[in-house]
Amino acid sequence: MEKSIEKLLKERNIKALIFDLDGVITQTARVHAHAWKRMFDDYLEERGKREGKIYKPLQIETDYRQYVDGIPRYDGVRNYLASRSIVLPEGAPTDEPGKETVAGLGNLKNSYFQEVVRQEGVDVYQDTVEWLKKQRGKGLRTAVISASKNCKAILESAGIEHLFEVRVDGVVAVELGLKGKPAPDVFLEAARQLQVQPWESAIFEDALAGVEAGKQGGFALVVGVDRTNNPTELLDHGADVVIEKFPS
Ligand SMILES: O=P(O)(O)OC[C@H]1O[C@@H](O)[C@H](O)[C@@H](O)[C@@H]1O
Repeated sequence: MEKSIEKLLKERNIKALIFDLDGVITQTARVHAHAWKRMFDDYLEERGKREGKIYKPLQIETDYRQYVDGIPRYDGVRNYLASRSIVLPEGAPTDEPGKETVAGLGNLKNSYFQEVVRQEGVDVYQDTVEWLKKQRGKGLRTAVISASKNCKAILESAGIEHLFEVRVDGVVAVELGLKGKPAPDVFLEAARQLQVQPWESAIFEDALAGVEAGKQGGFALVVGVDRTNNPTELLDHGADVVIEKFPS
């Protein structure tokens, strides 16, 4: 596998590597997934009682991957509720966590996510970090992208922010008015800031919306990073190649 990825980088004249954060660099994808599940399941149970209905709990392998993973916070709330035929008022980012608005529910999920990160800290994927350092040593440029507004804090907590020349995250996306994945905007902005073209850049993504974005953006190489043993879905959504871990 090592040969094939590094061979592809050479063959395609890759100058820059653009990494997604959660699930590719840090082991925070499952912290996000469980925080989302806790929030949605509680909300839909309570709402179901009010309506005399039963809503199916969120399935991480299907619902979460399709509607929420890799997508900006409030888009994730809206998408998943729409799949259950629920439309809520948007509210405002300052809404109290738990208020029955898109923002209120998103903020509640965020408080669950941050609580776990505070208690347990952030684990990195050592395979990613070691491989990335090796590539930097060879002169490749590196950027990190994320839908998450917690990206900077997560990188700092893991002590790895210095490994990336450029960061385009959920906060930067709002400042610059960039669309969230599956639109390719955050990847294109990272390439622009690195002063490389998409066709000279490889992207590394674990989310379906992320590989779709890479494909749409015309990147030279879209690598799906499969931490959950589901390579087919990543290939179907636009990954050129799928790896389970980075080569040592
Ligand atoms: O709510 P945040 O931290 O800004 O993150 C937005 C999204 O960021 C993505 O990286 C996660 O896959 C999603 O689960 C999350 O919802």
